[in-house]
Amino acid sequence: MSHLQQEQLMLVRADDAKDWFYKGEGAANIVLGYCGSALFLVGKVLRIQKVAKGGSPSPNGCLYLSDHERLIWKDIGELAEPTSKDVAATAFIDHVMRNLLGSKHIDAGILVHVSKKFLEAVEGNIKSQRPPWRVDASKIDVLCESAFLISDHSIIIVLNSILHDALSTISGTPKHDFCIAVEIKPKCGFLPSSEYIAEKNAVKRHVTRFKMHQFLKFHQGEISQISGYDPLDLFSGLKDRIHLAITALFASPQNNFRIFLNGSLIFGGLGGSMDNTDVRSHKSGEAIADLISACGLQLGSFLELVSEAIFGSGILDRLLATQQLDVLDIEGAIHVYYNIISQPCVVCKNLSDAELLHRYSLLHSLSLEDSLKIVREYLIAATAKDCSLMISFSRTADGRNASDCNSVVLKSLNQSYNYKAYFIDLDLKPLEKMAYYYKLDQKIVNFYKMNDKMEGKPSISGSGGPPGEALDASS
Ligand SMILES: O=P(O)(O)O[C@@H]1[C@@H](OP(=O)(O)O)[C@H](OP(=O)(O)O)[C@H](O)[C@H](OP(=O)(O)O)[C@H]1OP(=O)(O)O
Ligand SMILES: Nc1ncnc2c1ncn2[C@@H]1O[C@H](COP(=O)(O)OP(=O)(O)OP(=O)(O)O)[C@@H](O)[C@H]1O
Ligand SMILES: [Zn+2]
Repeated sequence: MSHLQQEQLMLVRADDAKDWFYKGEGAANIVLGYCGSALFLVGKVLRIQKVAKGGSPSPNGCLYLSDHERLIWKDIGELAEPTSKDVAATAFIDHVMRNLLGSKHIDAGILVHVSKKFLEAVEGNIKSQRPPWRVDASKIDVLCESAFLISDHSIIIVLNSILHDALSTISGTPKHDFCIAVEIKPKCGFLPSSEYIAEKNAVKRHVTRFKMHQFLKFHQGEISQISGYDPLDLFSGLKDRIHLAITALFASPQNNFRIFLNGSLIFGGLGGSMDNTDVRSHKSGEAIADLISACGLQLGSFLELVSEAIFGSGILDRLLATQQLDVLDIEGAIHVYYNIISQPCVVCKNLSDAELLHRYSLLHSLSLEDSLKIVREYLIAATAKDCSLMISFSRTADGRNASDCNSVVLKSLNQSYNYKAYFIDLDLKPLEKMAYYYKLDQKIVNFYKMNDKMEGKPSISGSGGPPGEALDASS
């Protein structure tokens, strides 16, 4: 039996760590791919929680939901129970996000037990591959006793890959000659229209949060250029605009776009938005085109294929509807949050505008049930605004479709491809983040307004020029 025992789903020995390689990370988790020989782990990734450096690791596994959070999620089975955050995370995906986004595109994974020894060995093995700024900020939470085992959505496995070759000769199982996948973090795909947005922030009704945030990120040195990607294009439901969005994402991938070839990252940054720190994001367009053409696809055709799959699947329609559960915008939801935590509203406390105060007083007079519903839906929408979509494509060698895949035809080549689409990173957002959301929102909009007045805007990616001076950190 392997060092990981299937019946107990435990990764305990330090020696088990060598079978796992660094695949990527976000702000909260590190994801490892499997390169060992246990059949039931082939094609899986392990998603391990991180802890901020200097922050206290979680004693005895992951923490519990707060009392207020349990109140918010009281109707959702295990979410209301005083179980660990891991159990809550699975319940949130299974009972909330699955219904909203569709079972076919959701994979909550399973919880496996991981030992401190195993996690410490992993930490040592992967350190040199992590982006340095992520290493400075966070490390694996070695006291967290569980991790998620999830299918690797950057590959398509028809059958267990080890059995696959053997079986395909015997039974004619479709065999894939390559697998190419994209990961897209679409961010918020609509413009808010809430009556609770203050008049001074009216710009939020016609400029996307993504675009405004780009200006702040650029100013803070988090990105090296302003992206030309417009989430409204991606979510438009129109083929040409979707294609425009995919092209813009390719031109400026940041943490919004990645390409994997047979499970390996070939384009886009590892580990997040600091796009200027990772050599992979600087691989030339030509090198990527060469890698992709080894699969018989020109780069342009590949981007067309991705657009076609997004358009044909309609998968973003459900994501958009889920994001739109944020009806009041944070400028409305923040007041309701203070109703729930039964504390004086910090926003109203600092307001002198009588008309606005009156408007917000209506929110403060809502019942607890109504307040809970509003904040619950705000948090669900926050997850939908931050998740990513992975779409993996393959062409079967004998031209047949794998039964569990959808198919898309690339008209320009008259070629059909199998694809699977999955949402990843459907984490439940902590309630205590509401105050931070409000602050960040105001920071983003204030910064954008300030620079709008100064007229000189940084250049958009692909327009050729260097970043503009108006947003230089010293300005
Ligand atoms: O607030 P945003 O829009 O900047 O989103 C955060 C993301 O930043 P982004 O702008 O996508 O680069 C941020 O991504 P990066 O760390 O920048 O890759 C996280 O996804 C963060 O979520 P969490 O703290 O891990 O739960 C995200 O926080 P949430 O707002 O989704 O809670
Ligand atoms: N099921 C999966 N299959 C393949 N790759 C995955 C999978 N889950 C995550 N990854 C890779 O690992 C990276 C980090 O994972 P994830 O987005 O879940 O981390 P996170 O810390 O929760 O992110 P965020 O910063 O958005 O909170 C992803 O960007 C993706 O490249
Ligand atoms: Zn208030």
